[in-house]
Order: sequence, then C-alpha cells, then structure tokens
Amino acid sequence: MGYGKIAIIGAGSLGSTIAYSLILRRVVAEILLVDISTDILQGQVLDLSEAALGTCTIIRAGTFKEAGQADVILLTADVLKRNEETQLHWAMRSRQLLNSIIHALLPIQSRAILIICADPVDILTRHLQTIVNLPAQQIFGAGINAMNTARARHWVAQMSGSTNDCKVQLYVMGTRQVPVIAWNAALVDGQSVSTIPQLTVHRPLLEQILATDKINEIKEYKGGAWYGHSAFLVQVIEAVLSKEATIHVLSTYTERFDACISMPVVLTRKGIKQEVPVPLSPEEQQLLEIAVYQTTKDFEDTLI
Ligand SMILES: NC(=O)c1ccc[n+]([C@@H]2O[C@H](COP(=O)([O-])OP(=O)(O)OC[C@H]3O[C@@H](n4cnc5c(N)ncnc54)[C@H](O)[C@@H]3O)[C@@H](O)[C@H]2O)c1
Repeated sequence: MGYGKIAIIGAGSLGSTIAYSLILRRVVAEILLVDISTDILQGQVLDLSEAALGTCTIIRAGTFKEAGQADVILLTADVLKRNEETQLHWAMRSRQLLNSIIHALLPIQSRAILIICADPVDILTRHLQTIVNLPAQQIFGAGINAMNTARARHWVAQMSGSTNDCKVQLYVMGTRQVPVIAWNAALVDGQSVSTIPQLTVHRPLLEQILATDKINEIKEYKGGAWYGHSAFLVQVIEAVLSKEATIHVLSTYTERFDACISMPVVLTRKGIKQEVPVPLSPEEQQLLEIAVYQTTKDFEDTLI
C-alpha cells in the first residue's frame, strides 16, 4: 500500500495521466484532484476511481485549501496560449494564474513539496519561489530537459551498441530554448564518450534530435503530449516519497546564476539536497551562461 497525500492542481491530460500512473504503481495513499472546471474534475474522478478499484488508493475531488495540506503539490494547470499572443504575454498570464492558485491554496503546510509542471517551467518555478514562503529546495520544476536527458541517453546507448540506457551517464541541462548537452562529462559504462569514435563522429545528430521539438511534433498529430512527461513526474514523486536520495534533472534555483534552470540534482524527501557537479567544457559553460542570460531576461520582462 502506498503512503502520502498528493494534490494535483489541473486535472487535464497531464494531471490525469499522472494520477492514473500513480494508481497503477500503488505508490501513494491518497490523490486529490483540483480543477477549475467542475465537469472535467467530476469526469476524471469518476473515471480514475474505476482504475483505483482494489488498489487501496483513494482518489477524490479536493478543494484548493485541502490541496495546500498535501505532502506533494503538483501544479499542472495552465492558461492556453492564444494564436496571436507573444511568448512573453502568455508567460505573464501564466504567472498571474499561478498567483491566483497559490492564493487559493494558502496556508501551505511547511513540509510540502511543490512541483511545477506547467510551461514556461523555469519562469514559473522562479516565480513560485518568490511568492511561496517555503525553502527554495522544496519548490522545483519539471521541464523538457528531463526528457532531453532520457532521449540523449537512449541515443548514446544505441550508438555505442549497448541496449541499456542505464549504462549511460549524461545530462542535458539549461532551458527549453538553450539545452546544454554535458558531453564533456558523459560516460558509457564508465568510459568517456569522447573516446568512442562512432559517438564523436555522429554527435551532431544528437543535437539535431534535441533541436526537433518532439512535443510539438506529437501535438501536431493528436493535440498534446503527456505520456513521457507523466512517466518522468511519477519517478520524481516516487523519489520524493522514498527514503533514498536519487538524481534527476529538474528546474531549480542555482545561486551562482541567481536563476532557475534545469540542472541534475540530488532529490530527497525534503526536496532538492544539492546540485550534482558536472564538469563542463568552456563551450558548454558558455552555452549555459547564454541559457541563464535569456531566462533571467524573460523572467524580468514578464514581471507583473
Ligand atoms: N514539459 C513537458 O514536456 C510537458 C509535457 C506535457 C505538458 N506540459 C505542460 O503541462 C501543462 C498542462 O498540460 P495539459 O496537457 O494537461 O493541459 P490541459 O489543458 O489538458 O489541462 C490543464 C487543466 O488545468 C485546468 N485549469 C486551468 N486553470 C485552472 C485553475 N485556475 N485552477 C485549477 N485548474 C485549472 C484546466 O481546466 C485543465 O483541465 C501545460 O502547461 C503543458 O505545456 C509540459
């Protein structure tokens, strides 16, 4: 039987898929769904209750106030980007949405872990840290570079003739606009990737793979992409509820940059314990600084 109470704010495609996966994995005792649309909320709770039969997981509709008392609060609610709207204007409206949700959740229990899943993730994570009175390590975001890390590991495993992605140690950090592949420190089975000729020769292919916006590609076929991201978020929730420390790529506040960007971090029950040191080449370092510059500028430009 699972334990802990998870609140999911936003019971749309991403939120409901995460709830469904948590039920099947039996990792949590109670899941509270909260959504501004009462029809979506009722429909999802009824549907997910069928999946929960016989699992001991309680799934129910909750209020914002109840959600504020959960152990883990997942924020997947978003505002749709209008066709003619600029990225910055949409980010401003997303910050406003976050303000109203946080206001409704208050008071938030002091040990809660807040995970922002909605986009633009780095800006919203930073914003959340400025409006919620909790330590920064309890507030983080799950963005595209977690998926990019998984994709990059899979590519390296395939190219090096290994069938096991777990043998690859490689991180993609930075932001959605500027992903930084930490190639300098990457290893396959303990061996540096730069000593494996077929990887070095074909490395531009990896950049092309990451530059292809997979989410948008999937969206063009079926309107949205949520399975990959949900699978990653379930791993993160399990990590937060477990006693063991694990490493994940998350959007987090980095003091030396004074910004939130995706970095590999050690995650524990209390949130992010520390950043994982990754020795970058001068070029990778420079790219990371560009990512920081852009996200800092976007954050300031969307101040509300
Ligand atoms: N980074 C990634 O890889 C990735 C992948 C999938 C989704 N996402 C992001 O996750 C977010 C959610 O995606 P989705 O596909 O589930 O969208 P969705 O439209 O299916 O669901 C959003 C839900 O939020 C609800 N909502 C809106 N305002 C609310 C409020 N004030 N309070 C409570 N609920 C509210 C809506 O009613 C809707 O049910 C988006 O921002 C999306 O970009 C990111």
